[in-house]
Amino acid sequence: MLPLLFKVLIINLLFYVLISSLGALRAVYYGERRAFPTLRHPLGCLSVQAQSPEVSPLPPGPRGLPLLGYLTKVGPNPHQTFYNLSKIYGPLLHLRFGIVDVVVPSSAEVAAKLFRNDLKVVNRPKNSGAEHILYNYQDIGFVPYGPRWRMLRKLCALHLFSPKALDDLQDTRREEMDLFVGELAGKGGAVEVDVSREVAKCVANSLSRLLIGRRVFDAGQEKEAGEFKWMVMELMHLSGSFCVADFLPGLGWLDPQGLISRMKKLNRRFDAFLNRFMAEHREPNAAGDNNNSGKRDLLSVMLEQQENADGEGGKLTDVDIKALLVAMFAAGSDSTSITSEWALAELIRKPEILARAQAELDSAVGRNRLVMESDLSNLPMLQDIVKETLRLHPPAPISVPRVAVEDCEVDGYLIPKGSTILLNIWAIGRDPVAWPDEPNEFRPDRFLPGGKHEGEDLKGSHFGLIPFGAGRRICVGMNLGLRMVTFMTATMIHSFDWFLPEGQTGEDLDMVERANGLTLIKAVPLVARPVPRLKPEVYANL
Ligand code: HEM
Repeated sequence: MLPLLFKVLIINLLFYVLISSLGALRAVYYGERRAFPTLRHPLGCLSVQAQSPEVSPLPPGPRGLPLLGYLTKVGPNPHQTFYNLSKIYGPLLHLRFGIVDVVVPSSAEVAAKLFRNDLKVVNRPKNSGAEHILYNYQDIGFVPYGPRWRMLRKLCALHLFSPKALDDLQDTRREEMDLFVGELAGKGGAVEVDVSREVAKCVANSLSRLLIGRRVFDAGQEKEAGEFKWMVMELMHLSGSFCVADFLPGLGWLDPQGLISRMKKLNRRFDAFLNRFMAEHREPNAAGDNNNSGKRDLLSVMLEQQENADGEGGKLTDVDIKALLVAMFAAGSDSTSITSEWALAELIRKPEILARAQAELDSAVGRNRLVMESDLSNLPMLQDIVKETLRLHPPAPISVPRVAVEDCEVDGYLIPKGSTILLNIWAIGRDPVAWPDEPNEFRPDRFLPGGKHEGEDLKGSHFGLIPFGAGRRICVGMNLGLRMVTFMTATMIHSFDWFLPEGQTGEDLDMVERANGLTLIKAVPLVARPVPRLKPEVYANL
């Protein structure tokens, strides 16, 4: 194995030396700065700086190792590594990962300038995850911008995320929330629970009922639930891992990290899982909505659309549908549950803010019933709490990558065609220029009327606050994600008071974060004891 790896590395090395030397000579000959990807010698010792005065320079950044560039130095928390580098090199960073140029915007101002070029950075880069897990880039998140992407986006926007679609399926989420509250209340205020596990279960079931019409964590189906849990965890881990083969072509078949074989295995498991549900949905008199109180799920809608969708976006194949569903599970489950857990953890650490939020709920909802989605618009403080949580703990700390489809200039620097763009959402939320008052503190009041950030929303036009991204490819599930996070947070603090384990105080609650693939989780899951605070009869029939 080792000699083989060695040979491949040598062949790669010779290949890059040859190609880059030719590129460098060409660049010198023509005075061409734009041939950048081939301009710098991979060994880092023969760089040719053939700059023509009229073309912008690359953004600054550290050089990294020969051949590998900065790839080996990213570490387990790339958002923090990039943040630290941005303090040295500035808010637009250039790194080299193998043969790929990587550009990292880290401030609100630079993000605003980047999104002025949205059409030039509207696609996603090639990567092993989208190839092997997402059916060769067939899903909505990785399909290239164009008629097919528009068709998929329209389909989701209309049938899953429009205000009407959200309202139509709110009973489904209500039922799942009732189960969640009932289960916690059943512990009689005496038992500590792993909040991340309970919330994740509720969110995954709500989402899976919207997508495929059934729960994925169901009592009596432990084997299936275990399988699904494994798939989602593996999906989250693999979809955000830096796969060396993406940056050093030629290594793909060697799969030195073992990631590609795991991706293929995951795809096989997901495929079997989804084939089963598609077959069930296709059965005559199938109740694709079997636990959806008569409401249709996304899978049923898409199977129906298979007959109709033949516009400029083309036909919807079975593979398109499966890719879309996997993408929705990947993008929608952890992002929502993790944010709700962070919100509760922040509130437990700040009891005075928690008390005010509970008072707002008591006054708008009372203590005789559970909070409902229709109450959320009457809870401005709660909405500010969610915004502040998403600012400090964006579940996707580095946004889903984009690729420059042509050269573009941002802030006086060149982003060369083919560069991967990793927007550091986490750093932007702490940008001291955009957030001059205690940027690292959890202070929802900053959004209050009359405050500096009054009226700033999450829709992608206030560039200091872009946890859902921005531009044409802004998160398509934003409305659902926001609703689920707000509803879950409201329910947790309205239905229960929360107590930390004996001897632990809010101040010493461990808030360390850890990147888990694309998402940012609480390294130590929140464990707390929920004590019912509403009238006992509210919990009686749950
Ligand atoms: C708190 C919750 C969520 C956050 C913070 C979040 C964040 C993001 C971000 C940062 C992007 C990349 C946007 C860009 O490139 O500019 C994205 C894309 C996406 N998200 Fe979300 N997301 C959330 C919930 C959801 C939910 C609930 C779903 C669906 C069920 C979803 C589905 C998607 C999809 C399909 C894309 C790709 C869109 C495209 O490429 O056109 N997300 N999300």
